[in-house]
Amino acid sequence: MHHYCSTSYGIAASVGVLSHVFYFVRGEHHQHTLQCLQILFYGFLPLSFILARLLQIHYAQAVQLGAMVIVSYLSALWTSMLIYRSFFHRLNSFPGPRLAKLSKFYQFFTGLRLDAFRRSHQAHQKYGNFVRTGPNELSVISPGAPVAILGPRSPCIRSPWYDYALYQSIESLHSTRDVEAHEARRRVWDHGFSVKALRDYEGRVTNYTHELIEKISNFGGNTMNASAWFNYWSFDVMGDFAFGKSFNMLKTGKNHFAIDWLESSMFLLGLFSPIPWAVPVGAIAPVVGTCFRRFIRWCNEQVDERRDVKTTVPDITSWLLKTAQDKNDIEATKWLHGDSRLLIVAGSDTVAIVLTHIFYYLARDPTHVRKLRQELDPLMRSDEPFNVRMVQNAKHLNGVINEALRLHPPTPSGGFRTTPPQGITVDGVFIPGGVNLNVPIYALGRSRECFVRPDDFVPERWYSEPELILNRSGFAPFSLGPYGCIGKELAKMEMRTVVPLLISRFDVRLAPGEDGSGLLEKSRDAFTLRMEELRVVFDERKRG
Ligand code: HEM
Repeated sequence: MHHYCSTSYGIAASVGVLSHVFYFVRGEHHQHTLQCLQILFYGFLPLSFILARLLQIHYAQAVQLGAMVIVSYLSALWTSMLIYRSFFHRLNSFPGPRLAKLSKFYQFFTGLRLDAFRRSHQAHQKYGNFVRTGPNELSVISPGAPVAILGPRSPCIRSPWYDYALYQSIESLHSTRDVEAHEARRRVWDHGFSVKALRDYEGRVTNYTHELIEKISNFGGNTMNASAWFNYWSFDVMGDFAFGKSFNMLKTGKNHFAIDWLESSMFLLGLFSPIPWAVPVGAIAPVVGTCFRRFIRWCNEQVDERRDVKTTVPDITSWLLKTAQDKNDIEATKWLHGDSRLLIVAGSDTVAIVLTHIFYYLARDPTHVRKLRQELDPLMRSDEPFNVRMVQNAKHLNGVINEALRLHPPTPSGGFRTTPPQGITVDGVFIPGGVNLNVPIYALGRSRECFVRPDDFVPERWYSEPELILNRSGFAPFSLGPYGCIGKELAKMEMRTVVPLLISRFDVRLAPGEDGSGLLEKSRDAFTLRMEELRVVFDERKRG
């Protein structure tokens, strides 16, 4: 080897170590992936050219040398990272899978089956309440975690995970990491979820539920896929709230094409969740990012059309539109576009997921249906049209809803935050500053420190058997604090409408050969749960 080769490799390796120590180890860099790749790609030829001139060597030799210089740089950078993460990292005292502390690729590759929430539950059962899930990441389910990490006074901020939308040049209430921008936008949304606004929405929800009942009745006691039909119902409702028109999925009995795009893009979000720095690459990739881009474009068109329609009964978008009257206001339009898309994503399958799981438990054990009817029949008077206020305090109904939410939260892995520079203490354990935290809602809801018989469906624990709840903070399906679910009351209203109306009309049972294992064991985690089918039979209720 020529002496200039070893000198060049040595310099490159030193730069690799220095760039780790003084640059990569500090702050956030996930947004700079494309720039880094561009520097390597476009810098290669100029580097070779400079080497050729500087060392007076042939151009072909210089290209070879340039490639090796880059390899030396990257090798040294990664070696430095691995040594630091193995021996010197501030989180080394936290337990967790050995490879997880070295690289987030561990989480990425073990998560290819999109079962992150099940794996995190198993990890917590093995390692305890605090688990190191990445080089700079902890998963925490100790009872104090929801309040300390997510709660109203928590100093934690949204983690880099939320930058998923940045690369598509969209921004929404859910994606913004700017605390003040979020606060201001949340005030705009709040109007659409006031008690008065929710009253205005009740009629719509009931009408779509009657349409669902008609469709179920048309099955005439034959097997139907509950996951699909609750999805059709919830997307139709939310299409109406967001764009002033239904997706007509109940009518057609199949997914709207835009929802197929959404589903595909959600899988990608699930896949790339562990490595936010790869999202910019996925977003520009021709096939990978296409579905997301199409879905965004389609939503933008819908909301632009909706802008020109005057509605007499307000929907949620009509509140968002109040701040975006002027079509030339680019900033306001950007928020309107992002938020109308968010409405569909956040408000649809979340509710469908809970309804599907509720009906799984009702179909599996008819004693729950009997109990619900004992409670609800006297409240739902046949001489008056259904009104959700008739049933909103029904204890068993609310217990059934809570129990489905606890055992099967629609965002099972959700809750991603970063600690403030001074760090935080959770249940006596100090977590340093700048650490990414995850409070996995699924694992939390099944924590033995919070619930007795944590894996059992026991609606009574929410009213007549409170001793089965050891610590209520384990129940956080809607998250909490400033970024908690704004649609919580709407979601509850929807569930309190669908469950009573359906069980007062139908008996429900699992279809022959169905045991729910597909839904419970194979549904995938793509931030919201992607449900497998649940085959059930609804028979007209036999009275008397
Ligand atoms: C059972 C149903 C639902 C559950 C379990 C649920 C759960 C959640 C959770 C856990 C979050 C926080 C996500 C995070 O930390 O990143 C969230 C946020 C949000 N949810 Fe829901 N949700 C439900 C239904 C709805 C509905 C019906 C709507 C609206 C129509 C809605 C709108 C939103 C919005 C806009 C946010 C973002 C709030 C913010 O960033 O300030 N959700 N939801």
